[in-house]
Amino acid sequence: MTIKLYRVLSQFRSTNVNDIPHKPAAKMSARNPDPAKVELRKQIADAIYKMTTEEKERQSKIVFNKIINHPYYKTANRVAIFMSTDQEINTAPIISHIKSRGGSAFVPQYAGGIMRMLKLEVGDEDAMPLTRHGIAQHSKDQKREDALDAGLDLVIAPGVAFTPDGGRVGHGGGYYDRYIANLRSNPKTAPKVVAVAFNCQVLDKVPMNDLDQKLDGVVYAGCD
Ligand SMILES: Nc1nc2c(c(=O)[nH]1)N(C=O)[C@@H](CNc1ccc(C(=O)N[C@@H](CCC(=O)O)C(=O)O)cc1)CN2
Ligand SMILES: Nc1ncnc2c1ncn2[C@@H]1O[C@H](COP(=O)(O)OP(=O)(O)OP(=O)(O)O)[C@@H](O)[C@H]1O
Repeated sequence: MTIKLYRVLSQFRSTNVNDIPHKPAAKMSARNPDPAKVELRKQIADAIYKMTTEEKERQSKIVFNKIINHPYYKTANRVAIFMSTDQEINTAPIISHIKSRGGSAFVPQYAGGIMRMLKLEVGDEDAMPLTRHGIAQHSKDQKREDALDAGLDLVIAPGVAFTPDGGRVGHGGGYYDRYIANLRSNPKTAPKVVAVAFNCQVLDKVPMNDLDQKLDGVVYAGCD
């Protein structure tokens, strides 16, 4: 009844836009993603798809050298990294480097919106099941040290698109944003966070909202 009356009366209202009841902007969520991020993810996926295996390996080697010489890495003992897919910088040499110098490498185990970082023990990489996104991770019943038990010194993060000053768009799960936000909730123990990227993933500008965590650095091959 009230609604019908509103509809009748509203026909006689002026058409000034300020009179139109304001509908709040749709809240972004995993089910209702930012269209600009969706489009950007498609563009970057396409650009990476077009790269040859040799070019991916070339850039991955440069990134490896930059990481192992990076000041954040040199002082880090407990490092969160990720098990890369063929569409990402190859992290295997970085993982080997962390372990061979006596550090601990932790990798994501994600499911249902929650991500943990679990320690890679000797041989783990060769026997990890793949998720439905083709990412190797520890199975649910593997008991491994959680990175948060004694904290992290450095997070080396994946993502889709970045800006040189630390802007980041990921795959849309919000996993890293939540993980980093949690680490940063205690500024005294918060680790540095850097991403590794192919050149085509680094742009002048990327869409960011207030939940998106800015990174402390983005390591990519660049022009050299
Ligand atoms: N190698 C690697 N490991 C990683 C990540 C990564 O980016 N790279 N992640 C970085 O965060 C986490 C997994 N990220 C995910 C991000 C989004 C969805 C997701 O919601 N996928 C949708 C389909 C999206 C699409 O196809 O475009 C789905 O399953 O419905 C799943 C995992 C943890 N491990
Ligand atoms: N700190 C947070 N707390 C709660 N929800 C969050 C947080 N950060 C991001 N989200 C939610 O996660 C979802 C996906 O966010 P977004 O598209 O920015 O993910 P992404 O950074 O691209 O993905 P990922 O970090 O997994 O690579 C959105 O619904 C967003 O609101």
